[in-house]
Amino acid sequence: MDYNATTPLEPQVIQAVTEALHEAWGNPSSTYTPGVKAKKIITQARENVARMVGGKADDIIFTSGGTEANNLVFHSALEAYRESCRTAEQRGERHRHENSGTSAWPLPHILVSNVEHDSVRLTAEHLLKDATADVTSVAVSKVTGRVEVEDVLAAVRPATCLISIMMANNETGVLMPIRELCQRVSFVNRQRQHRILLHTDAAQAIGKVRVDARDLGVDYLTIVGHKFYAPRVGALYVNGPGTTTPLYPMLFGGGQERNFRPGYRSMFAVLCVAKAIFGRERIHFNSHFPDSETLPNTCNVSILGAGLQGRKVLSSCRRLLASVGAACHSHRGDRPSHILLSCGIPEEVAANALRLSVGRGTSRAEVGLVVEDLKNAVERLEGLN
Ligand SMILES: O=C(O)CC[SeH]
Repeated sequence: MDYNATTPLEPQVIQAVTEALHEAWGNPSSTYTPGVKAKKIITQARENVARMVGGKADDIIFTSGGTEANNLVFHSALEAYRESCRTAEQRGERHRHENSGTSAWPLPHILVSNVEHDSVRLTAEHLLKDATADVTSVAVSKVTGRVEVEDVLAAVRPATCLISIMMANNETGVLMPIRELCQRVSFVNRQRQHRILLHTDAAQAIGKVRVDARDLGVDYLTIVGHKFYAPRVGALYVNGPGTTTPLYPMLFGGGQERNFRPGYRSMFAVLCVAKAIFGRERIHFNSHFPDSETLPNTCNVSILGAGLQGRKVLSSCRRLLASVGAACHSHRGDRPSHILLSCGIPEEVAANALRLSVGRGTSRAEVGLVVEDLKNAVERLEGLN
């Protein structure tokens, strides 16, 4: 029950990949049969992904994964800012400082939230440390667990070139107000010299809620296959790559993926049963924020009590395989998730957090088994059996 970390490959996906390895091993650029078959498969996959996110096939760039897609966005936004400065200087709008030769332009500025995936957070931190860009990390509201549009807009500067906010958080499942943000920034862009590019990492949202890049109004949208039963490949939706939206290549990769739409509304219903089993005062739902929407498959919950740290409870379970938070933070030991702390969850509650994320095949009976497993694990840890 850790589908936000990764998902098993759908049998049809394994079959499609196996057939391609047997029949379409050629280089897609080759004109003989295996190459032609390979090119046909990649073309179909690109059309499927485009349909999945409401774009056109030409808008889809395959990458090695979400991390490469996110880095490609940051690289392209910085290159676009520099190009914008060069163009302005050529038009005589601004001049380099004669004596120092440095550009008269400020460093490019990037806005992210303080709960982003590490491939966004650490990329931004590197650019800041490397003095390549200025970065503002906008804190999510401790009331909603969501980054608020007004807070993002308040942080915009003349040199802001990119706003990158994830569509849904991988630990809390909280959905961010991407569509409203894009609408507001589109008005801001009308009065600006440097266009603010808009990116959302939709890795956790695809396959769980509707994702329509054009309806959202983003310039870039990150897609990660292994979150919806596909292999570990990624893709980047770019609204008109190289024409409407800047895209400056770093590296290119290709892959295959399928569209799945899990959805398991009754996760909360069954865990409310858990609340009854444990007693209402023993369970804290860390993803329950008033007025915020969350992914339908994700539940971040803490079983309150001393000695019930998330890892300890999971290791005491006999069936449940889950996580206490993002897989890429598993090295953090028992330190509470910075994502939950950023959302205002008290430290002693965050320390006991369990992240449960169901998949399209998870049954109600399995969720019931998990509840029983958790109950028995807690009783063992409390010396009750
Ligand atoms: O949230 C997860 O576990 C996957 C991203 Se590290």
